[in-house]
Amino acid sequence: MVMNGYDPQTNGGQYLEDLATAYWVSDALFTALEMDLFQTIDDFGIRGASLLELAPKLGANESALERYLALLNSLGLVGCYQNVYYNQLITKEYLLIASPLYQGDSLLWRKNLTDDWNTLKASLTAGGRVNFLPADISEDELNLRRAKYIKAMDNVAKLKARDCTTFFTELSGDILDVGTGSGAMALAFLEAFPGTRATLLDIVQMLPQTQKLVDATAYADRVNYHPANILEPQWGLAKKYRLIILSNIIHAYAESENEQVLKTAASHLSDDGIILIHDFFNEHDPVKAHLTDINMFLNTYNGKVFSGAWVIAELKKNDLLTSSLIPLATDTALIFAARSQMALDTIYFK
Ligand SMILES: C[S@@+](CC[C@H](N)C(=O)[O-])C[C@H]1O[C@@H](n2cnc3c(N)ncnc32)[C@H](O)[C@@H]1O
Repeated sequence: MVMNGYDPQTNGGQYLEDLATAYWVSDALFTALEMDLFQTIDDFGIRGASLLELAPKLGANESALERYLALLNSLGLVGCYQNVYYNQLITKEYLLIASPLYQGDSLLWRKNLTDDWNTLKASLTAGGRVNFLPADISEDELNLRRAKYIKAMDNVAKLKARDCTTFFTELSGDILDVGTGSGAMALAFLEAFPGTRATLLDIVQMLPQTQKLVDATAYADRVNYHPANILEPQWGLAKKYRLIILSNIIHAYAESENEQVLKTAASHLSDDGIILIHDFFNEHDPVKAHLTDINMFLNTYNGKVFSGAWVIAELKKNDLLTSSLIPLATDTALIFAARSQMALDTIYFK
């Protein structure tokens, strides 16, 4: 809807009204997830569920629920036939917890960000983030938060990871996943290319959470974990890597940090290796890129969304050849870099 930007064919006032009510749609979705509404419908199996059956299960008032279900129907999330409600395909694919592409953790993490967005005006005045975690937050609470965060990242990365692997026709050897989060990016490559192994690098506090998720997959024995702070000039790695992944990590920091991060990443690239950068970029899906930029402004120290042109210029400073910015069908895009044209030519540009 509004993410598509201003459409000159429509009434400008309508566009503004749609901007102002965009949060109604978000709240409608968050509420259904928090009430477990889609899962409750799914529990009735293929016969679906009537209003009379759903209302008590959800603890909802019948006539209120009927109006809410009509909204979810118009949003394309549930269907209704002869007074029986069922989940639409998009809901089955992304909003039921058993689905491999489940997005609920990520969507509800978005809801948590409301507190940051409520500080937009104060942050604009202050010139930076004003909403911080309480100073006395315990390590247990932090770990709970990390577990939620990593699941949210995992949901999103799984949506994109297979798109990234399809640019490779063959791959073997060592993969380094920098700021790995759940490891979903590296895991997709391990699945697609049996002759690979992966080193998952993240801050020491995050890796136990990563390991919990990786241990539940079939690839745990092809993975090792490397705690490091990528803001340090050396990451303590002895090897060179055939594939180095930087997925959604560039936007966590500003220019000076990323100059260093890209330099260190380049120093670990083998002669036949590829660096894969996956991120938001200002040239691709500008509305989402700028929303993500402000999101970083509100909840990180100095994270921002870059132009692809800036990242490409930095890679070139490290004597790397690069692809142009390759848009995915979604809101993010890719840049590939390598030491030689021969290595870059192994990437299959569709
Ligand atoms: C937005 S997440 C992206 C995770 C994953 N690459 C993906 O695409 O889903 C950024 C990750 O980078 C890690 N990270 C942030 N700063 C880091 C640092 N200074 N050193 C190492 N890892 C860092 C975070 O802990 C987090 O797991």
